Amino acid sequence: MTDALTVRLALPRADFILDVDLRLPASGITVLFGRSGSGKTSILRSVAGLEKGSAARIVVGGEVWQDDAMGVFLPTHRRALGYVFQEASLFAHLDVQGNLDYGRRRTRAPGAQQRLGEVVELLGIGHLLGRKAGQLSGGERQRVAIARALATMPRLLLLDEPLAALDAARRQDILPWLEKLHAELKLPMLYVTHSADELARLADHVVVLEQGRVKAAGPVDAVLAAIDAPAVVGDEAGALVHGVIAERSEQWHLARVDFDHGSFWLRDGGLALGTPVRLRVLARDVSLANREPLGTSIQNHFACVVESIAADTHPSQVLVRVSCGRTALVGRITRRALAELGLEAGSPAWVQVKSVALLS
Ligand SMILES: Nc1ncnc2c1ncn2[C@@H]1O[C@H](COP(=O)(O)OP(=O)(O)OP(=O)(O)O)[C@@H](O)[C@H]1O
Repeated sequence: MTDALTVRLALPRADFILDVDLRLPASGITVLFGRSGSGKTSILRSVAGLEKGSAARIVVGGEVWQDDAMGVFLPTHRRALGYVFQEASLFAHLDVQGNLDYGRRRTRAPGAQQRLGEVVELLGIGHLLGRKAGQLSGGERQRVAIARALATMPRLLLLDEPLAALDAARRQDILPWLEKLHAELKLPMLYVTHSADELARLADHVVVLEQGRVKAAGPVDAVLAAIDAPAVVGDEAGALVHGVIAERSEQWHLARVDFDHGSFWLRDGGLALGTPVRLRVLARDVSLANREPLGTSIQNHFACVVESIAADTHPSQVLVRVSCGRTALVGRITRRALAELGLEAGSPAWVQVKSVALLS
């Protein structure tokens, strides 16, 4: 991975010292994930130059924004960043075009006008340009806020829980726009959330924070399939599978998604053949068998190998990580089932997947 971003920080907080040393990818979305109060927003604010008193080194695309040891500190307005907050702070007296122009005027970079046109298109807000900011829905406001941030031609986009102020339905409306942004922009983004759903849908890379420390970091699939120090616990624990739509059955209204070790059949959502997709396979929907399951209604099953076993949140249960080719899946089963099946690290196992969510 080409590092685009170095974020090294030691920042005293009320109850701990936020102490991180991150090297993050040059493109895609890095999700900062963790409980409330773990230090996520403080990291974004530090990257933006809004926190005093840190011992920090912040480097973006080879440009040193801050190096306290060397006495370097670029003020916020000289850092080429876009910042999107939970609540879009648009100017109520201006229409959408006026708000976007305000963002564009913040930069002297050539091509800003053209970029503005592109982001209006990308975020689907062309029909809103004449509308006053006060007449937008919550989801529309956030799309405008993101477009305004992008209009400044940033080298880095910071998003602090951009969906948290929206209700569940609006969140589902705006997620596809974020996915589109993700697919079409090379720009690195730091995205703060504590939603496992947003993490699974949007992240390429994840940093899990706990009490100001990095608990885990790495590519999203690896972090979600790590069972020793799981980033997501309980009902939302599970792995991600990357695949491609390979067949659609009109007769059964099902689509086949091929991944490196086989295929899943799932509800056909209308995606075209060849579309790359992410599947979220929750641990509670994965069961294990020591021989090929036959005569079952669960049609998605694969021959895999047990990689590791770890304690789950309740003593009656364990999480089992299996490798199916290069893809890792995680299943939750009882300790009793584990003993009766005689499964241990290295055992062959049949994995049955009861339900899969198609994320994009
Ligand atoms: N200016 C400050 N000085 C000292 N401590 C602070 C300051 N601002 C925040 N804190 C504390 O630092 C900790 C981390 O806060 P931060 O807002 O970074 O966490 P977070 O993970 O973003 O939380 P949330 O998800 O609730 O937004 C919290 O305990 C918070 O109370």
